[in-house]
Parts: sequence; structure tokens; C-alpha cells
Amino acid sequence: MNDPQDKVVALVPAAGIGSRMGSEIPKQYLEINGVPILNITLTVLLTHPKIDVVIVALHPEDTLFHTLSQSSNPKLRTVVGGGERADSVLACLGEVEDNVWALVHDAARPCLSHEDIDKLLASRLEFPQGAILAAPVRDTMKRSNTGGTIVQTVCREQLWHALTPQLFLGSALRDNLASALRQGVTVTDEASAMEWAGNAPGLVSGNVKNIKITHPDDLKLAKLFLADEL
Ligand SMILES: Nc1ccn([C@@H]2O[C@H](COP(=O)(O)OP(=O)(O)OP(=O)(O)O)[C@@H](O)[C@H]2O)c(=O)n1
Ligand SMILES: C[C@](O)(CO)[C@H](O)COP(=O)(O)O
Repeated sequence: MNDPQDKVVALVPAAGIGSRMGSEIPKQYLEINGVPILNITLTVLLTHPKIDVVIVALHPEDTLFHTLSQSSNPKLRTVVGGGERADSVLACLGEVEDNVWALVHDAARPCLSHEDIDKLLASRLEFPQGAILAAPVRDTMKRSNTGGTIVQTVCREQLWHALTPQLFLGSALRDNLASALRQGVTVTDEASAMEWAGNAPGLVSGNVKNIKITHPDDLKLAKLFLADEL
């Protein structure tokens, strides 16, 4: 297919330091069953037939990326990330041609499946402004005050956990993300920048196994989720 809108570029923010993990090395380089998390994530993306290129944002002082078996993959490119996740995503977007779909996925989410990537890509017909993988909230949700007591029970109807990948046309995401950051908007995911600009991204129900490895306990969970695939 020669239509640029059929092309998909995966963007992987991998320039974090993993402070909440408290590990000696950035969490994306911690291993699950002997394989660094970032390598697991990159393998999922690099082996998907619809993904033409994978662009990874690395910390300027990253010394471990070159040790990954996938680091020499010809479909892979790297850029230097920024101070926040959104800055790293914007750095990746600088490498994306206009009218190409950008599929942004956290390095720290190695349990992503090709089935979920397929679901998100197929949603472009239903959600031309873009869409994200998400998981409906199952628990009753509480909001606390700074003293740790409940101040509100948040209605859980139509409440979702935003996951990644998040899929948007690269030029629109780049322009809206750059504008939002210039305006000082807090951007913790790509959809929030698109929403800020007046778009209504779609929600595509994704597998709850697609966790973001953030705290030490998440490593054990991810190992269980990946056990039948590693
Ligand atoms: N300046 C940053 C910060 C984060 N990330 C990436 O964004 C993803 C999600 O961010 P998060 O889970 O918060 O990772 P860290 O920022 O490393 O974790 P922490 O907040 O605990 O320091 C991760 O793959 C991380 O590497 C990035 O590319 N650039
Ligand atoms: C993008 C994200 O994974 C969606 O839930 C999340 O917002 C990343 O947050 P973090 O604090 O940068 O990990």
C-alpha cells in the first residue's frame, strides 16, 4: 500500500529513569526471564507486520541500549528523549512524516499483544481522530484528601484506565502536543493533548495484562503475564 495513511510508525518513549521502581538501573533495562524489558517491548512492535519503523527516545546518558539484541534491527531508529515523557514523544514525532499514523507505546509496557495492536489499528475507521487502548475501571473509585481520608466516591460508569499504544496521525499529534506543552498544559498521555486541542479520541478496550511496570511488584505480575510467551 502506497497511501501514507496506511503507514504506521511506532514511537517508544524509553528515556525515563524509573524513580518509582527504585532500581540501580532504569527500569526499562530490568530483565524478565533474562530479557530486558525494553527488548521485549521492541520485539512486540518490530515483529508486527503493519509497523514499518520503530523510533525509540533514549535518555541522553543511556549506556545500555546498545546491549539489546534489537538495537541493531534495521527498522529501528533512536532519538534523544526529553525531561518528561511528553517531551520524549515530541522528540520521536520530529522523525515522523506527515500523514503517517503514530502508534505511541510505553517502553515499560512489555505485555502488549499483536491482537491489541490489531484492534487499535482497526479502530481508525470508527475513530478517524485517533484512539487509545484502555481498560474499564472495575473497582469502586475513591478520591482522597491530602490527609488520606475519602472525600468522594468517583462514579465508575464510563471511567477507564488509559493504556498504550495510543494512535494518532503524526502531524496532528505533533502540532497539538507541541502547542499544549508551550501553553504549560500537563500532558501525561497523547490523548490529553489531542483532547486539549478539541478532539475526541476513541477508547478501544485492551487486555488488562498490558500493565505499565512502575513499582517492584509489577515485575512479578508482568513475569506471570509473559510466562506463556517468553
Ligand atoms: N522523560 C521521560 C520520562 C519517561 N519516559 C518513558 O515514558 C514511559 C512511561 O513513563 P513512566 O512509567 O513514568 O517511566 P519513568 O518516568 O521512568 O518512571 P518514574 O516516573 O517512576 O521515574 C516509560 O517507558 C519511560 O521510559 C520517557 O521516555 N521520557
Ligand atoms: C501514558 C500512560 O501510560 C497512560 O496511562 C501514563 O499516563 C504514563 O504515565 P507516567 O507517569 O509517565 O508513567
